[in-house]
Amino acid sequence: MSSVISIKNVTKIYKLYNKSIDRLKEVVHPFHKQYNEPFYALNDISFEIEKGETVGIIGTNGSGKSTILKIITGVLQQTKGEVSIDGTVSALLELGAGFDLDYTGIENIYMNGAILGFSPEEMDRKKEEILEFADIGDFVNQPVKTYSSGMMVRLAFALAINVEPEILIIDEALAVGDAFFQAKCFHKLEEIKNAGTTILFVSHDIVSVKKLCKRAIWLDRGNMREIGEAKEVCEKYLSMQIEEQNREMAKLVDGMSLDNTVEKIINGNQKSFKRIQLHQSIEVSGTKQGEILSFYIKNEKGQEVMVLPTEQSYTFGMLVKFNENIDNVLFGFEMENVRGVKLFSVNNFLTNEVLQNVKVGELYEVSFELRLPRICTGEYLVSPSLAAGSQDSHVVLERIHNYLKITIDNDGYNLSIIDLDTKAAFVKYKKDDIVLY
Ligand SMILES: Nc1ncnc2c1ncn2[C@@H]1O[C@H](COP(=O)(O)OP(=O)(O)OP(=O)(O)O)[C@@H](O)[C@H]1O
Repeated sequence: MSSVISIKNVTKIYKLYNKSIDRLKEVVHPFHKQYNEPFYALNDISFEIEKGETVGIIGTNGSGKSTILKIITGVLQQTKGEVSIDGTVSALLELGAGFDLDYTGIENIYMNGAILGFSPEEMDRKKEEILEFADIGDFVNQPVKTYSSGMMVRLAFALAINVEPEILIIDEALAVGDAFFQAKCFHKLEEIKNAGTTILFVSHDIVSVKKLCKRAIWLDRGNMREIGEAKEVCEKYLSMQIEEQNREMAKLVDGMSLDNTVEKIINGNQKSFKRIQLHQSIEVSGTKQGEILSFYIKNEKGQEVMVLPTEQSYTFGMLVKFNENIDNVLFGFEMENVRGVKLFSVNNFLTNEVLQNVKVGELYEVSFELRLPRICTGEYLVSPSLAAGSQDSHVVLERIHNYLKITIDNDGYNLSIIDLDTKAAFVKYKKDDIVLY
């Protein structure tokens, strides 16, 4: 296989100045004294991409993803290192990049075509497909500066994919479009990929990277942290994010005074629980006649987890304290995705396990065992709650909305919310064997 993108020891250094006058001082200094702090946006990056490969670039904000794409497309010049590209490149970089905002959509289509070496006649033929894919109606005759960001990304994507590039480079652009357009783009990207186009794809959406890409590159503060099979690299990246989240959590717990810990409240009992950690963006509601002191998710080995592979068993548990006598207690939690779509809710009424007549000051741990179905990989939010009454009529004692952000890890490649276990059956008929009514 031949490599179509070759990056060798590429470094990009930005000079940062504390004061703007320092820039001038540096230019006029007789002995070239340096007044800047060098900032490594990329540090000695090397990789090769072969023809027909689809490669994802992942990393946290500011890790250098856009910088490497800009260097590959020639928008930026590297400070050191070599870049070689073999093939025609079509790129979707920042929103509006590549468009002249004063020209209409149609004029921009022809201008971009000319830059890529297409004659006006060739663009006449491509125009229809571009317009059909972009689907922005009469706006194509308006200056691009009047477009919404969604329209701009529609036109940019339609243009980028319809000029038959050998290498297609996409920087996070799809995040802007609406869900239907995103789905249409992913479908098209699969088609382009299967047709043998090399694709380089930057995204914060690990699900898409896992689904679309064969390999992935993880950039971390300008350094190459991992390169390899997309699934493996994405999993390592997710684990790192969870570890960091846990470390932040641990710092908070260390900083708490002992008087506040649950261990002191349960006085003498040997079992310890991690106290609920609230911050400003978590919304707590309820009468406070009962309180959730701790909430956890454990895997089959009893380890607390925040990355949950599907089709495994988990224990979702909580420790609660009652500030009043309560007759019928409802413990539960619900899980929703980041768009607020509720996936499921669980409580002890649904499972017919009622807890009656609890007394003020009593502490209970309640746990629910469940096997996680094959839901789509991604981030989900879990809200524990405590109520009194019945399933139909109850008073919320405490509900901690979107308390825990967890990551579901599904090995499958389905992007729908739930993967079903289905079986297909095929029956072949001759024309005369059937009647259509
Ligand atoms: N012109 C510039 N001058 C100084 N620093 C810059 C400049 N452009 C980018 N940087 C810095 O370079 C680093 C890498 O930026 P880059 O845009 O490549 O990150 P990214 O991984 O694409 O981030 P995001 O996910 O937020 O888009 C960042 O710390 C950014 O602040």
